[in-house]
Amino acid sequence: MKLLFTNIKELLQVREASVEKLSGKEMKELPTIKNAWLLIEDGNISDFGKMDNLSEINADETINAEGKIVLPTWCDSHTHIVYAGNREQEFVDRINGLSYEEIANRGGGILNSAKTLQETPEEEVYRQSAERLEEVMSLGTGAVEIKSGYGLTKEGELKMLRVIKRLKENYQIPIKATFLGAHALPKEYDGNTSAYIDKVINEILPEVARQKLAEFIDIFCEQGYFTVEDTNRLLSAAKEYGMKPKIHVNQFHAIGGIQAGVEHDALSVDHLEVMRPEDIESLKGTATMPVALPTCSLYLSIPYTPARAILDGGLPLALATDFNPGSTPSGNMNLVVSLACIKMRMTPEEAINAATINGAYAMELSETHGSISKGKKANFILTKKIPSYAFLPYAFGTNSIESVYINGEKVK
Ligand SMILES: N=CN[C@@H](CCC(=O)O)C(=O)O
Ligand SMILES: [Zn+2]
Repeated sequence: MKLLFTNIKELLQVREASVEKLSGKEMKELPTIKNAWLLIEDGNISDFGKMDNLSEINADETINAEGKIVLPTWCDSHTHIVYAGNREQEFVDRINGLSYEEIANRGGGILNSAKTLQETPEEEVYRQSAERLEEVMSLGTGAVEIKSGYGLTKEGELKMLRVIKRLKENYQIPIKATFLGAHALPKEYDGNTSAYIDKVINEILPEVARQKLAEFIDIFCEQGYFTVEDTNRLLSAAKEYGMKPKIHVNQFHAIGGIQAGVEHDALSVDHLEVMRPEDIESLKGTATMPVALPTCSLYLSIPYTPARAILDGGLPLALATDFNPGSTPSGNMNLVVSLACIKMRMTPEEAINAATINGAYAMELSETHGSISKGKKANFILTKKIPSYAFLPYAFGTNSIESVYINGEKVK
């Protein structure tokens, strides 16, 4: 099956397939071809070029993309899309003056979602999660990471991971699963965090590994949740099973989680709303991708990740949604890209790089996704007629997407 797009106003993120991530100044460049064509063959990007150089191609279907832009689909490397129910009452509580922390201390927050998850039949968790996945695909997401972490018991965590597995089987987009058993401390372990970590390490993790249910390991390394010592123990144990860390760090306090992540060769360290100069220093010269979650900052009214200090320090940066019921009930990567420009002073080029190729890197997917490169998967967005690519983050809240293609097939 050959699908040809012609007269594309601008084809974005055109790179050699060997580019796996971008750092510092490199992120200011977004290579494009104006007035371009793009050929898709059997689900892959087969060729592209300028319209002036288009020779006769015998395509099964030709689409005239005049006035429209084509770019790779968003690569959302941090989500909690699998959950049950919602927490809109906590949203109202926060409007009325309670903080996220106060809500959590009263047994709300993650424990609230864990209770709902445990009480909801697996089939229903799957149904709700599939609905969210379809929604984010229609918003241009073409690769996604999904965490467990609302089970907090062996049964609950395995249930979540089985739902992720089923999503992988039933949807064409690549999905990476992360085991986040150490997301919050169940009530019955109050005052005994290390006993819960023992359970995660000795009872849950081996079963997750045995059933091959997760590629990555995560922990919420944060004051009031899990310590750096807990983090070191869990990441060391997960390494034995070949599970790379992608960890929640520096959301509310800087307690040394970044350093622990770097020591354990974390694929990514995520959140980073609170960053000390030494945190930025410790990421230099490492393969760890910093990941910012601006819609979480918006929703919780907490600081935005200091993107300028990170990028001007020569580091890479990826952008993701953090889609979850408590701190970010939105999986809209378009809004993430807009907020990165508006609130974090990233240029449109930096934000698009962060949401595509660097997001792919943070899921170990940059060999196949994240750029318009020959041989990569044909996962791309076709916009409506728009004046320029800067219009995408500029017109925040406007849906500029006309169609979304996954493996060369139109899903929206
Ligand atoms: N910070 C930890 N975990 C999620 C929030 C989970 C929740 O509130 O349900 C996050 O990444 O923001
Ligand atoms: Zn998260």
